[in-house]
Amino acid sequence: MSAFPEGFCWGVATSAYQIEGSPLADGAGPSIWHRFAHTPGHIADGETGNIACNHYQRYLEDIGLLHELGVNAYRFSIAWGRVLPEGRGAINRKGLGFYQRLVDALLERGISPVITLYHWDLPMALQDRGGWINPDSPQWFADYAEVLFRTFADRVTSWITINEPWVIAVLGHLEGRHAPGWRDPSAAARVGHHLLLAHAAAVASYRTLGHGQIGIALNLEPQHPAYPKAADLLAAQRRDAFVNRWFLDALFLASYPIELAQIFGPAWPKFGAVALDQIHYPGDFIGVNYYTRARVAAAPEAKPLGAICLPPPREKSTAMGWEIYPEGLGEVLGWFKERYGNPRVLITENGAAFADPAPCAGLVLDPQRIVYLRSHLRAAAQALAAGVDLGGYFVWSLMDNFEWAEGYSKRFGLYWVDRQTLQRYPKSSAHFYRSVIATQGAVL
Ligand SMILES: OC[C@@H]1[C@@H](O)[C@H](O)[C@@H](O)c2[nH]c(CCc3ccccc3)c[n+]21
Repeated sequence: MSAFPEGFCWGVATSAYQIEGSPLADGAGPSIWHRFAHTPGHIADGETGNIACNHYQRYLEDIGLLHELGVNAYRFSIAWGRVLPEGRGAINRKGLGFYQRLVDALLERGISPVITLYHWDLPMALQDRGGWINPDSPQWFADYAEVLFRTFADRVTSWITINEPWVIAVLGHLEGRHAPGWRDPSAAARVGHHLLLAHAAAVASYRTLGHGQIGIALNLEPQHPAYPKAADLLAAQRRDAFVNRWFLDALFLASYPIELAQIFGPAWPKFGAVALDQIHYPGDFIGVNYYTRARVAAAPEAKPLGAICLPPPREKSTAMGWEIYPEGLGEVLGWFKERYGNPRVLITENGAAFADPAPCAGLVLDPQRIVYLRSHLRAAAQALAAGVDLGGYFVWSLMDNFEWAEGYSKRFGLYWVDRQTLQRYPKSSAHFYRSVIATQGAVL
């Protein structure tokens, strides 16, 4: 019996800076990740996205891999700086042309493009104007989005405005582990708000220019008390507000969790009713990027949350040190049915990095990834059967790529990429996923 309905959206996901390479080709303007990666000390092994998977040149071959998998959708992001080298103003027709060729080639293969407008690679020219802390940033984003809505209005009907505003605000502006590498709580709080305003402005623009579906993609992670202690439960609840409800409550309830003012202290702006009403904009669907859960222990000295996350046992961990916890996907999906009015949800990222072996006779054996994907797909099927309005599932990722601060050392792909030759090799998980799609999940 098929676990998923006919018409279920089966895809894989990538992002521009992680796979394209050629960051400055054909008039493209550099992004903040180009600058961040070229600044020594930020990326493992001193790697950059200069080459990545050279998808900019090899995109037709990669569409062949999508066809081989049998996906009916492909989630990818557009590099803002290719289209608008200065972030605003003049359009770079060569840059836009790459994405027009990519979209047309996908459509020819019967693969629906799902375009992420922003997957972290802000044009440096805009960062030089303050980036996302600039109150003009929502308008910059809406103007950029409008260029793409007008270009693709007739061909693309699925859009994701922003990938993971929490990671942009926290890893990019509070912890400094991601571009632009800031460590400023007040900036992080304002960036989070401006990203929500930017999302709302793009959704409003799409309502006049497009006739498809538009949403935002959030990284969501259940926060469980490490031990059955009141202090750990309170720490987990605080971290749940910080990681999950910051953006979920803003989008669906037009309110920020009260814990955020306690966590950020005086750095948390005094948002008024108007500001909160402006971010009340869930869009047509919510993208869920699910990987793992956190086991949270109280740690009063660990400011500002007073919490730490305990590492999972090695035998239950991926190469990223994240716990393999498929039950957490069902938990997260259940939030939408229980708390937020059961909106349409897409699993826009789910996957894992493992220490994959090199290819043997053209195939990479990755049994651990098959176990990971099967267990999470089963959890998705159970959520669907329980009434969650789940419309699709995207594996992160099509192929091994630039894993941000980890460089190329962490491999998430269904296809293994030889870092010397850039040759793509299928992993056994690619064949597994192909069989899942072909049987609508009956093989699970
Ligand atoms: O880390 C795997 C993927 C990234 O390659 C994607 O670009 C990004 O959308 C994405 N988000 C998450 C979960 C949140 C997270 C992001 C970065 C680092 C650690 C956790 C995992 N991933």
